[in-house]
Amino acid sequence: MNDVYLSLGTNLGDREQHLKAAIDLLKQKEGIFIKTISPIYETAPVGYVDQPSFLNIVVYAQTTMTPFELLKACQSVENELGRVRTIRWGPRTIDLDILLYNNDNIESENLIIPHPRMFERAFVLVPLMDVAKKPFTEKLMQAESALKNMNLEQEGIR
Ligand SMILES: Nc1nc2nc(S)n(CCO)c2c(=O)[nH]1
Repeated sequence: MNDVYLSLGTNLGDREQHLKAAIDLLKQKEGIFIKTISPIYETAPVGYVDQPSFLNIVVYAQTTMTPFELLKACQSVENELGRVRTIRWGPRTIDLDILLYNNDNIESENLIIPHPRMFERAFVLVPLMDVAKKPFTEKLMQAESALKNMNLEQEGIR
């Protein structure tokens, strides 16, 4: 079994209903076992600020899926809930991001884990603290050093 943390966000339509529907769709996926769901946080938009406020949660789950299978499962939940990618950072019915997958570092064209922007996002870190299986600081330090190593490798320093 693999420990994973997912960030969910929505700022269009019936936002609470979108979160509930996304959780239900994840539960229906074979090989995903939802363990803990954070409280719902209402958050000001980060990045593209001219849009409605978001509802954000973080989910701790266990999975038999590979990271890429999990990415596909998250993308299928987004599509099933009618996610239309109009403005890149614009409003969306639902957004699912993979934050952490065990203590793995993954760096590919369409998947980077730990999520590269998670450390600058309070709307991720605060609900992550609510559900992180290990003491949050330990989990955060592990993920942050992994990201630093990846960046060092990227810059050819190592
Ligand atoms: N508060 C907040 N701001 C955001 N900006 C983007 S893009 N997103 C989508 C997640 O990448 C969010 C979000 O979920 N919450």
